[in-house]
Amino acid sequence: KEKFEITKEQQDFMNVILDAYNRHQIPPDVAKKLLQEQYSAEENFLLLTEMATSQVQVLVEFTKNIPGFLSLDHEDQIALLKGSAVEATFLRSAQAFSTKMPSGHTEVLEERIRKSGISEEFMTPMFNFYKSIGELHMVQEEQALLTAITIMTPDRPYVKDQQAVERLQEPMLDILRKLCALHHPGEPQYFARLLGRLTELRTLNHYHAEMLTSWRMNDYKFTPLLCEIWDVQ
Ligand SMILES: O=C(NC1CCCCC1)[C@H]([C@@H]1CCCCO1)n1c(-c2ccc(Cl)cc2)nc2cc(F)c(Cl)cc21
Repeated sequence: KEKFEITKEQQDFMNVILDAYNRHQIPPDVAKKLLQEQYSAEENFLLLTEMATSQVQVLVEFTKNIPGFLSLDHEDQIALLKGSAVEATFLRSAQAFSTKMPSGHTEVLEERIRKSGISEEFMTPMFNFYKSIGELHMVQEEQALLTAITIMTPDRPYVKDQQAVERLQEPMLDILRKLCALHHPGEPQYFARLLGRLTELRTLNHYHAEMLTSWRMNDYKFTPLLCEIWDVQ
């Protein structure tokens, strides 16, 4: 078998992941809301916490559809979700930012986010990541698989059976490698660049709690789910 040829079972696996990714759509289009009007720091914070909370719920539903996830140790299932929720939020935000928009809209969106209440120091790493994701022009299958691979990361804190997680992540990496060769034939290093984004994504993990608690306003209200997932309050 050609090492880049996608097998029938890999195609079926991909369809399950893509269907789940599309079925569990993200919360209502936050980009549209941000483009409509300028919100105060308080309103932006509320918007983010609402979006992030419903995105976590969406993420759980998506994850349950990843073949093999539900047969993992239950505590490991929680550890994987908790360990990847922030990265999944930034990945989704990056995808929202990279969506093709009428000319000038992305600039307005960037401006609104820059003025949303986030401290200045986090803008550079955040937008560097968003732009590096945008430059990749990922197809939907790659986005869905990259999210699933991020969730199925064996070395998250508190994961007991890392080998079991590796056995689920490896087949997805193999499909992704083949998809990259298929959709980006002229770029043999594309797959490596895609995986490099996951490393950049982990660095955003370090900032997220501080990004929230340094939001330019006084009283922070987090949903109980976000307190659990985002290590805040
Ligand atoms: O709501 C957001 N992201 C959701 C999260 C769930 C999935 C869908 C996207 C936030 C917005 C930012 C302005 C103020 C309101 O929140 N956001 C963030 C962001 C995320 C984490 C932190 Cl701590 C700070 C900012 N980056 C974004 C990039 C974008 F293109 C767009 Cl549209 C929105 C984006």
